[in-house]
Parts: sequence; C-alpha cells; structure tokens
Amino acid sequence: MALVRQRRNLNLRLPLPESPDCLPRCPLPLPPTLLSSSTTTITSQEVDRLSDLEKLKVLGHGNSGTVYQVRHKRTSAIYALKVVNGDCDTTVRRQIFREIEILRRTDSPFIIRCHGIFEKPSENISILMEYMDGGTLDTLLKSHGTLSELSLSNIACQVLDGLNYLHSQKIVHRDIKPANLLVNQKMEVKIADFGVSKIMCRSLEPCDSYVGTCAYMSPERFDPDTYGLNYNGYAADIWSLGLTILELYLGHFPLLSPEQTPDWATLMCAICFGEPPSLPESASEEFQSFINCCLQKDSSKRWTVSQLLSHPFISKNLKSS
Ligand SMILES: Nc1ncnc2c1ncn2[C@@H]1O[C@H](COP(=O)(O)OP(=O)(O)OP(=O)(O)O)[C@@H](O)[C@H]1O
Repeated sequence: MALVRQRRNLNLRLPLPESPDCLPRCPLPLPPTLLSSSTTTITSQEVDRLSDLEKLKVLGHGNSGTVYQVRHKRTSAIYALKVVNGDCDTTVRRQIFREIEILRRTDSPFIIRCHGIFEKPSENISILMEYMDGGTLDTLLKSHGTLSELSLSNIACQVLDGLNYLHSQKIVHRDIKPANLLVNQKMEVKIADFGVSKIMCRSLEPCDSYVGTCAYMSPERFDPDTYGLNYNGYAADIWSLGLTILELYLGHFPLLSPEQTPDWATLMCAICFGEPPSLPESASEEFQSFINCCLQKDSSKRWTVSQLLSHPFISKNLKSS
C-alpha cells in the first residue's frame, strides 16, 4: 500500500528544455503585460485588485508556486489564486507564461477558467481561477477510492470534450493525468495546468520535446520512429487520458507492478517495450474496448477525440443521462 501511495505521488515531470535548440518551433509571444511595464491585468469585471481578495487557506503547492483559496471581500465569491514567486527560475517563468497565454485563449466549460492575472515587474505573478471544491482527481482517488465505470464514463466524456476544444484550438496539453484534472461537488471535471502545453503552428508540426510527466507519456514521445508515424502530438493526449482513466478504475498507476521502482528508465521500458495495460475481464466490454482504443501503442492506430466521443462507452452514458 505504501508503494502504491508512493507511486501515486510520482513526481516524474521532466523540465522544459533549456537549450535554444529545444525551444518550441513557434515560440509563444509573451502576454502583452509581461512585456510591458504596466502593473496589473484584469480580465474579470468583478475582481480588479489583489487587495480585494482575502486568503482563506492553502489549496496546494506546485512546482511553480502556491495555490490559495481566496474570497472576494465585497461579493464573498470564492476563487483559487495561484501565486508564483517573481524570482522564479527561467524554466518556471517560461511555464507560467505559457500557462497564462493558454488560459487567456481558452473559453470552455471543460477548461479551468481564468478570472484575472495580476503582475508587477519583479513581483509575484498571481493567476485568479475558478475554484474547484473537489480538488484534483488524484486527491479524489486517495480520499474516496476507485471510481465506478459509470463515473469514469462521465469523467472521460468531459475530459474528451475539453481535449476536443483544445485540439480544435491547436493546443496540445501534454500533461493529462489525475493530478491535472480538477473536479467539483457536481462532478464537473475541468482540465488544468498548461505549463507544458504547446500551441501548434502547423497541423502536422511534430511535437517531440520531452516535457510533461513521463509516467503518462505515450510511446511515440520516447520513440517516434517506431510508434509515431505522422506524429503530431494530439494522439499523445489520448494515451495519457487512457492511462488516467485506467488508474482511476484500478486505484494504482497501471504500467508498473508494485515491485518495480518508478524511475525514468523503468517507466520508459514499460511504455515502449511492454504490452499496453488493460482492464481485468470483470470490466464491461465497452470499457475494455475504450481503454484499448486509447492505449494503442502505434499513435496512428489510436483513436482521435472525435472518434472516442462516439465510442459506446461514452455515447451509452450520454443517452442514459
Ligand atoms: N482552481 C483550483 N481549484 C481548487 N484547487 C486547485 C485549483 N488549482 C490548483 N489547485 C490545487 O493546488 C494544487 C497545486 O496546483 P498547481 O497548479 O500549482 O500545481 P501542479 O498541478 O502540481 O502543477 P505544477 O507543479 O506544474 O505547477 C493542485 O494539486 C490542486 O490541489
């Protein structure tokens, strides 16, 4: 059990490459305020100053900063506020600018909503987001245990809707995993954490850098020659979704047995040389097929978002709701 817990806490995120050779082929323009000397950006009508917010508690810590639950003093509305230290290193800075750029572009009920960005030169950067009172799917798994097929069909459908939106905007998330999917009491699921995402400039542009959490990376990200015919990055999000849903059903990271150490080399071997993980026979045929369609090692055989949205595991649930 301790091993399982340790595995769930895997921090196998690979840093963004530092070398200029590895920089995105289409570097994101910095958000205007981060280039200019202006002090504060407001995207919300409601909250126009950081001092209007009262910190209630810490919701969590990430690589880039701390997330607080905050209350708007005048309206009592509750938000989540991510605060990133202004002195952060170049990698973190690049991740946070990327996250801000994508949050500004996105507008979907399946993507975490940004209500404002506050920054001053050489001071902390704060991102005001909608508050998700259920935390992440990772914490939900730890507190409530594994999820039923029906719940997973519902979750998979919402994540697919979110990915459908992102992919239509030419955004590849590149770090789909339980810890990056936020949930609320209504069981609404929203995709968060765009620090390693990429905006594709051309539809078939390769997306080949080692960023994200390697445990959830698809085979073609390690070995594009074998598994990535026409590799364009979008299919990698589907692999990560398949692993995520499987983990939420099994209650542990699916690719390793409890005896294996979850280091980079072991994971890479399991992903590239092992059989793709599958469900036990007790799972329904539709569910088995859905996981199988997501976890095709050859990225050209893996189903796309729109195909998966019509898969019986998803559409059956949609009809009954
Ligand atoms: N909008 C939100 N609503 C509720 N809780 C949130 C929200 N955003 C983040 N959190 C909580 O704060 C934690 C830290 O989030 P954060 O995005 O900083 O870190 P992370 O997901 O580990 O990403 P990274 O390390 O890449 O920055 C999350 O794991 C989650 O528990």
